[in-house]
Amino acid sequence: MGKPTKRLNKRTQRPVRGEGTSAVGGRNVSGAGQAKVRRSIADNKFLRAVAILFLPVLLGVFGLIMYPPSFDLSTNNVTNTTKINKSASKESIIHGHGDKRRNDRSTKDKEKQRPSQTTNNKAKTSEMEDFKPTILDSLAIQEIIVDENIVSPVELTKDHPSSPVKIYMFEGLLTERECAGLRRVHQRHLTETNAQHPIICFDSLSTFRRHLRDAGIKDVSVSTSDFTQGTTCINSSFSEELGSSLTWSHSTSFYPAESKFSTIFEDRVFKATGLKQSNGGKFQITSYLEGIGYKTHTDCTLGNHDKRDRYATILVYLQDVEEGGETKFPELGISVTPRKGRAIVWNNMNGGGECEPISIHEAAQVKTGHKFIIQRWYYYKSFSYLGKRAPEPDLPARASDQPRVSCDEYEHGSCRWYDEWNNDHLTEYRALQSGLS
Ligand SMILES: O=C(O)CCC(=O)C(=O)O
Ligand SMILES: [Fe+2]
Repeated sequence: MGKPTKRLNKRTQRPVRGEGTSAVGGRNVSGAGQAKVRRSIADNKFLRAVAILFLPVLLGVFGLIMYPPSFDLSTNNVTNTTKINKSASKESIIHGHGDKRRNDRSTKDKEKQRPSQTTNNKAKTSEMEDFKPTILDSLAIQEIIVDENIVSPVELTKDHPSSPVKIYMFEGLLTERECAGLRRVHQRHLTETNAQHPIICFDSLSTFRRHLRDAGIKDVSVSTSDFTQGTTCINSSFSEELGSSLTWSHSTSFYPAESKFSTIFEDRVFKATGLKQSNGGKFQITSYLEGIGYKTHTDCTLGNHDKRDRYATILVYLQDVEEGGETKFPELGISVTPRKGRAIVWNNMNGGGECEPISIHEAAQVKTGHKFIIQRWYYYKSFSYLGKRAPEPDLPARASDQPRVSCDEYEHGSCRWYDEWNNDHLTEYRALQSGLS
């Protein structure tokens, strides 16, 4: 499986950090003329300044500078969503990086954007002040009708009456047509975004090293200086080299109100489970090719005191899988086989808002076939920017629409490709999250 080490050894001849492994991505740095290097250092300073300006964002006010999305609500099912997606201008694309302003990294254009951001900030400040968070502390599971069919819940945790985590299954929560539409939207978006290699991020140096070792890359020593400054990501050229040695699942996202299907889906989920629409985040479609699974994990953060965490998860399989790909809850001895339209819903947190370790689960490796799921997470306590597309961090510097791969929690390790960027890879953000600063 090993990547030819020769190419990677070549990588170690890059200029040292501060000269070559800058936040500018490394693509043109080594071998480029001095002017280019000077420009990259200047860009580096500029990006650091931008990162400092973004600190308030990391302090939890990124809802304040949200761009108002220009949504098209003229669709009423997934098939139509697909149509809209095709005809949408790049500025109002449903699925993915809808707002191209975020991807424009020209300083001149950034200057131009400032006045409108200020206006937005004011509007968002009043939104924050008026905001009334809602609490979700239980599931209210019910039979519903979908496309004239009765869809009845089955409790999978019946043998665990004292379990604080309950898992329910619904056969046919999404119709065949809806599943096909979602698969199509995901595939097309993937094809578009996958045209560029992703930038790879690891949650720590040890995760990075262990992934290299697992990929059969033994004679390359890496250190924190291999991360683009201020981030846990390696630069674009190193990512490209490493990309062929790693494997991952693929996730694309869309946000509430970005298509009429999101309203149909969240209303249906509300009727079936009692999970309030306003407590839901983005909708995430994930696909797994053969040999790919996903680490054991909890959807909420264990030991977290912030109640703005994922109270419950709904997961719907969009296609049958020939073999493998089950969702497994090892603590409860439950394994669910992917079946088109089948949904499972469970609470990750208890009624008091604590993350329950018994909710740990994993996606077993797909042995034969191709697995597709859609998931939505519902939060214990809602917050004003929940379910809204956040502005993307400017670090690491990257091409417009360049995807990312996150490899984290090595102990249960697996990597996942994303079509959008959040702040998880920023070192300041991580420090704040873990209370280190
Ligand atoms: O694919 C699955 O079965 C589970 C995925 C999952 O748990 C997740 O993405 O959080
Ligand atoms: Fe999960």
